[in-house]
Amino acid sequence: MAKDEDSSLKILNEDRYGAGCVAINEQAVNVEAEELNRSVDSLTTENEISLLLKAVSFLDLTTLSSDDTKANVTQLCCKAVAPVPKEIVKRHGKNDDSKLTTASVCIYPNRISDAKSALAQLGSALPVAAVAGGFPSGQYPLSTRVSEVAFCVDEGADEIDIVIDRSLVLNHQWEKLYSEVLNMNAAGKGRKVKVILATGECGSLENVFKASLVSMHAGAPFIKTSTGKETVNATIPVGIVMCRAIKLFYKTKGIKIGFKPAGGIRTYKDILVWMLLIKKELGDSWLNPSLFRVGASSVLSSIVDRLEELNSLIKTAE
Ligand SMILES: O=C[C@H](O)COP(=O)(O)O
Repeated sequence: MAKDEDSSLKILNEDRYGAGCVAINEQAVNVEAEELNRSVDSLTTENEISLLLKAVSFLDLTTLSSDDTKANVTQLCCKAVAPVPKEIVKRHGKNDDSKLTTASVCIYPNRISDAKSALAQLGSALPVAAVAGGFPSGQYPLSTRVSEVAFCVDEGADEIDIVIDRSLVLNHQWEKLYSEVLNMNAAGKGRKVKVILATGECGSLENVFKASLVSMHAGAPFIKTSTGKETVNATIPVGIVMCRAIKLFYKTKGIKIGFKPAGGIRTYKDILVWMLLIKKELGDSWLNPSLFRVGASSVLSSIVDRLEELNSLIKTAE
């Protein structure tokens, strides 16, 4: 988004990261969020089924509980490789849906080897994503956060979701944030690093916009809303603002950065709204697991229940 292009978000005075002073019209952002919420209700049954099957392929199926064990991580992996009943995929899926899986499994660093061995036993090459960088608070020395990222690489993680230190955002220490993200990203040695802003703790939409830009300039290939542990997690207004930052970065740098809303996404409707938001703000090319993920621990059952409901509606009508 360029200067003055959009009334909901204006870059007033660009600096090194393109966001020296940002004004966000919160009311306009909230109106857009409400419109997106409403637009889900006008989907046709066929459209909804096709979007829900696609939604599954965007999921970073997550367990991040302090009592996680090999057993429940193995269960998670089994769900991730066969997330939707075969009958539904066969009936409504496209050819490329025949091997429908989630995008990844997302777990704590100590569970990486459990996930890798469960997936190997299932004959699946599904990526394993681990959280790191002092997840969820980021309140640890940079050296320990960086070595946590390195540990995930050594354990074989394919993707690493790192948190930022929110105090840097709240105190507007953008150079320090840039340098910390740069360091943690470098420790990821080319793995897909998703930078979690924990937007519910960033203080304002302006801060979210700036933290997004700083993270992208520091090399983050993906930015993510939340850990799932904040009081306020992924919200649509925050998603709009982060997508605007991604759009601006693409326009100025020509690089497509991925986006991952996560935390509190529980129902099939929630995920549909997120997909419509991506389509509207970033376009169809972003509706691809290489550029869009949804982090969720419990939305899959709601998606499957809804697919079953729509499937039986269609059967009854035939
Ligand atoms: O990164 C993923 C989140 O931790 C999942 O949050 P959730 O348990 O609210 O779905």
